[in-house]
Amino acid sequence: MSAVLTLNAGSSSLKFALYRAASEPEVLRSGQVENIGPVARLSLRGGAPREIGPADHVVAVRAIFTALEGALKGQQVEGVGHRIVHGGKAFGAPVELTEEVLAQLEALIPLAPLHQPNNLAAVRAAQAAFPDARQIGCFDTAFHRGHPFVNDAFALPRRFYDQGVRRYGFHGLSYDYIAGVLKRDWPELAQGRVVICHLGNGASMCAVAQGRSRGSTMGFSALDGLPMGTRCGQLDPGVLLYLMAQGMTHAQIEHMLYSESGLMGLSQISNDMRMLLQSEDPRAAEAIDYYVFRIRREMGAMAAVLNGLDGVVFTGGIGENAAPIRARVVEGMDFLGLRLDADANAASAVSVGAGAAKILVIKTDEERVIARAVAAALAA
Ligand SMILES: Nc1ncnc2c1ncn2[C@@H]1O[C@H](COP(=O)(O)OP(=O)(O)O)[C@@H](O)[C@H]1O
Ligand SMILES: CC(=O)OP(=O)(O)O
Ligand SMILES: [Mg+2]
Repeated sequence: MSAVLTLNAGSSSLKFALYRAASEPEVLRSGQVENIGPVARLSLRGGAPREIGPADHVVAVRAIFTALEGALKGQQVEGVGHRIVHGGKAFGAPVELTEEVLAQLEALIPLAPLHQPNNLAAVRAAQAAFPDARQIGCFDTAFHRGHPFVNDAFALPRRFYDQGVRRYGFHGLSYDYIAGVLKRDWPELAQGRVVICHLGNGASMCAVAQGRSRGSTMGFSALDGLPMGTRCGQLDPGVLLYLMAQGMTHAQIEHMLYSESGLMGLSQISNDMRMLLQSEDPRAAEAIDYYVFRIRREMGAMAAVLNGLDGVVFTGGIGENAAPIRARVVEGMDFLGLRLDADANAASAVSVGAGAAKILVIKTDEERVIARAVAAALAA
């Protein structure tokens, strides 16, 4: 049987899925290693998580391959699909990961230090484990290709734009998946103006019109826009100048912005929204207030980019599961046609709106977008 494996290496997790190859691939087995670090946990879908001890992304991939041994019996893995966070200027569509391409992607590591090295480590591990399979890269940045200049540019001297210092936008595999669900299940809305809120450990929002990205809160790196689990989100560049003048090194600033900021930085308790929602510490409440405030602010900006709003979609771990956050984000947004059906929201129904604009909760599936791309490459 011809099979496709997908690997989605995030900042602290590695999601995987094994599919029977077909134009609409069928899942055979899926799961994830989460909490990558001193006490990583592996779980297969439908099973309980089990600790696998200290693990970086390479150890995590090996644990996944071991866990899949049974499921792989009788399967011929013909293609492995990888989430690659940064495709830079060069890559706007899935690509075969040749040595030349991998060298180009390695050069982008400084632009996504929390993701790109893990993505590429997964590629190397998959090449070793499945030497006969084709390795296909799918980019988070690809969905945002085709933004108008004003959305891509920073107002810096022109040469930087030409060098690739641009607003790329990320979480494109997730937005691509959601756009596909809208096209299938909400065709009228898919033709309209939608803001998709991808609220996971990383978080961004995307303004979509007629299925195409017109703007995103994330920019050049995965730091910009919304505050995240441990990342700062939008920041005045003057703050960086100040920190440099104080003598902080590049490495110290990078670590602080990527790993010590966001919900973790503001609360000093956790990067996990579940913990913050349960906490009675006023700093947890303030971190949540800030998180909600920034999403609301960007909602207005995205609606302006789209000249109005026909719907909002919540997705990602927080967007899919945290009903109180969804409620606070749309509270008082009647002026955008957003009104919540409180019962539907509490039940995390798919459609939770009661106003002129739709409010939907849709579980994302980045792996499926990758698997479709691999199946298409195999069929071509
Ligand atoms: N029931 C819940 N309530 C609030 N937050 C949740 C809930 N379930 C998951 N989350 C949040 O979702 C985050 C993970 O989102 P996910 O999209 O899986 O992350 P990743 O960016 O690693 O793919 C967790 O950090 C947690 O804060
Ligand atoms: C780009 C990004 O932030 O990804 P993740 O949400 O997986 O950390
Ligand atoms: Mg993610």
